[in-house]
Amino acid sequence: MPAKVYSHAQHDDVVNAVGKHILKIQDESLKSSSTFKIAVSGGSLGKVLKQCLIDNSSIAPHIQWDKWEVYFSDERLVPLDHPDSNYGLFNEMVLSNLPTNTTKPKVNAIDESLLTGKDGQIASASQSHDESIAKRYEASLPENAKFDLILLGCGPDGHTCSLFPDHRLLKERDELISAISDSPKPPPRRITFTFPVLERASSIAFVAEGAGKAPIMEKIFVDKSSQLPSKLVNELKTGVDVSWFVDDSAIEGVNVISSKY
Ligand SMILES: O=C(O)[C@H](O)[C@@H](O)[C@H](O)[C@H](O)COP(=O)(O)O
Repeated sequence: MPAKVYSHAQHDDVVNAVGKHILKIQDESLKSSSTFKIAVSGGSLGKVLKQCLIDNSSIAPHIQWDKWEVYFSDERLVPLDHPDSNYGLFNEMVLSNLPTNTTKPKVNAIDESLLTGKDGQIASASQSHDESIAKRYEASLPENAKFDLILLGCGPDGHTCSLFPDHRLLKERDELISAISDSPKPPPRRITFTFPVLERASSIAFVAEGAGKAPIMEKIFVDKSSQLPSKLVNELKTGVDVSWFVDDSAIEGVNVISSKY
């Protein structure tokens, strides 16, 4: 099924659309399961999540935090309170802003005790050590590694999760979570979902805003020969519902059909 693109002129309307989408999938998922399994990413998504799940008064009261199981589609191998940590971002933007009487969601972070030294990026950390962190995270994934919703960003190079253009991990089929030590974007050591996890999801939603995204949106949606990671997500053949939430400037001049959410 082709990826759907939802575009709005204003950032607040994009945020509202993302919130309504999350809520819709939460409610659908909880009809057949006692938990809502969601994975989040880093980048500007942290702020969007705060705005739609905490600050938006028509959405926030309907979020059933006590039923949420939160994972990270990729994580930098740094302590959880490091400025580069995706957990740290989610904690700062969302968890720390939950009203005090809220039962917190179950949040699955990397096993911080496996990070060596004060900073997980220290030189003595090795690929095999990083792989053990990936394996530990893989063991914590939901049954069959099946997510109700995976929220992704798209980098200016078309990367998503920590799956970068032309990287060997695009072809990884055996591991659900892989370690990467040569991320072109710092920090270099990370763990990431692989395509087998993305393929099993019920739904995936990208959030991409700003005029700076237009060139990569052109490559993803118009350039038929492109093999960019985000484009490969759009082309998954496993029935995943893929949506993009963008502002008008991100697709200005791009020949893509969009609608309002
Ligand atoms: O790990 C990273 O390098 C970033 O977190 C990255 O994956 C991010 O999601 C995209 O670059 C989109 O970033 P923006 O949402 O800020 O545009």
